[in-house]
Amino acid sequence: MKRFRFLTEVQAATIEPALSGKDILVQAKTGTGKTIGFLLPAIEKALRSPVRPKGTPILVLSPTRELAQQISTEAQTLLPQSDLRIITVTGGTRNPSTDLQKFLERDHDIVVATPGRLHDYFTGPRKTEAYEKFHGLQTLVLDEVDRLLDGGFARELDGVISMLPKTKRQNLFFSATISNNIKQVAKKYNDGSEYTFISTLKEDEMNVHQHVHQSYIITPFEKHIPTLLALLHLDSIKHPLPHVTTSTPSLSPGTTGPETLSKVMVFFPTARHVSFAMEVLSSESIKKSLPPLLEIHSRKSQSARTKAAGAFKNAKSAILLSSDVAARGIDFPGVTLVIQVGIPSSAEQYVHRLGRTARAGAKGQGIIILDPQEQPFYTTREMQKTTTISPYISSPSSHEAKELETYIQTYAQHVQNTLETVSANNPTVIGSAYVSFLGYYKGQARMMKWSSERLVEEANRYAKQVMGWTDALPPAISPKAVGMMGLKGVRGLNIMKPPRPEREQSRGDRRQ
Ligand SMILES: Nc1ncnc2c1ncn2[C@@H]1O[C@H](COP(=O)(O)OP(=O)(O)OP(=O)(O)O)[C@@H](O)[C@H]1O
Repeated sequence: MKRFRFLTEVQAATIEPALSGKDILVQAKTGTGKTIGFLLPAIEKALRSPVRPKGTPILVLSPTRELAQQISTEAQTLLPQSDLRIITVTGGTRNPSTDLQKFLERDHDIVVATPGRLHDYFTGPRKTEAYEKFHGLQTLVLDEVDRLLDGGFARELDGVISMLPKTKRQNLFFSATISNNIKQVAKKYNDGSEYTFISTLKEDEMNVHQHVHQSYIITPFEKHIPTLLALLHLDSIKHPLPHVTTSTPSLSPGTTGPETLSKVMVFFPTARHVSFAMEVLSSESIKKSLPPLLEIHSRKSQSARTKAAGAFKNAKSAILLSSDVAARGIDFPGVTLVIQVGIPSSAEQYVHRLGRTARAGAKGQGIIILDPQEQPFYTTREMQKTTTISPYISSPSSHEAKELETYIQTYAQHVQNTLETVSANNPTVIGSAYVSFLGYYKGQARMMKWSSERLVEEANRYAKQVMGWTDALPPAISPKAVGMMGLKGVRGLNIMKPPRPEREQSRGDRRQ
């Protein structure tokens, strides 16, 4: 391999056991080359077969479309001279029936898929042809295995794996975060047998890199966006292009945009939070002081997602606002900083998000911005086990603290002005983010010690103070959403009245 001189630690630890045919469950830190750790032995094994296996010898499953695409690309680069054929099978494409036709009409050596789309093939009108393609399956890879096994994918994953041939295949399961529970659950896909567990983490070692400087800022929700902006601006000053001498930083047009190597990923709890933040950050007065802005989340079309991921990958400097679709596995080079706004869904998700920086031995920084009520998150046992995290500001009287506060205040004014425009021109973005807040924090209510009433109060306050909602009533929410969140009968919600269908109305009238 021309690209790399040495195996990484996880590659060195896994290639031999994988080649010897063991079923392995592997844990190694983010950005340490796990992809090649499973691709190389799987491909080697397929190539070593005396007769070319019939059908597809290698199936790789990944939780997201972007990660599936990235794994396919990595496999392609490993095989420049080979005639092995790779196909990526994911949702979000324009023409699913043409995709299915392409999938069925030729043999492929490596199929990299998201469970949902492969499950569609396995249950659709051409299901028999679809699963017969895997009759010669030798190796099943689950990348981000804990995410695939955590429940959200259960139906599709079970559906896919149960249709794979019952003959012995080799399982290679990988992630940066593998709990004891996942070790147990994973046995289900190995005929109930144990795996050879390989971890490159020393006992009691945190699974975040030592060379990532991690810190937190505790500040009320309403200051989250101004604080984020101040941090983005400071990071762009901290990473000047080599030939640029830093002048006094200001928020005037073009100050930082083209002249920095700052590359930041910002994670929000939900896709709707990302849309709202994008709306605010892309206002004229704010965006001119920042590197180019991009957004990626599940509410965007697949072509927009692919375009944003490609642009961020190639950018020297940019800001990518993201939901958890880009939290795992994605290998963007040169990310200088990861900012997490609000609590992530779990300590594991914190680790994966943070792992978008400091990859392949590079340096990086991570900052999490939390409301005081979210503080219990980093004192949870899982977080204590995972990471060491210190306050961003060590002393309130320090120069750094004063500099940060100055930027926060300047941006707070810009944000205030922008919110007025957003709430006048695009109230739906606020309404949707409000409903997402309710849904997301309902799931976190126990940790936050919020009753349902308190959750609604907090969401209503969030709509007003964070998103600039000006109406007396909070944003309207559908009765269906209220029911799904288990908030029926909770005071403080503005529940939409379903329109009365005309026929119903006239029948009712007749009854009177
Ligand atoms: N042997 C190697 N030497 C140097 N760099 C490598 C080596 N193997 C892989 N890399 C590079 O390291 C980076 C991270 O690799 P990869 O994406 O496989 O990490 P990962 O462990 O799967 O991370 P994550 O847990 O976030 O999914 C990639 O850019 C990859 O090309």
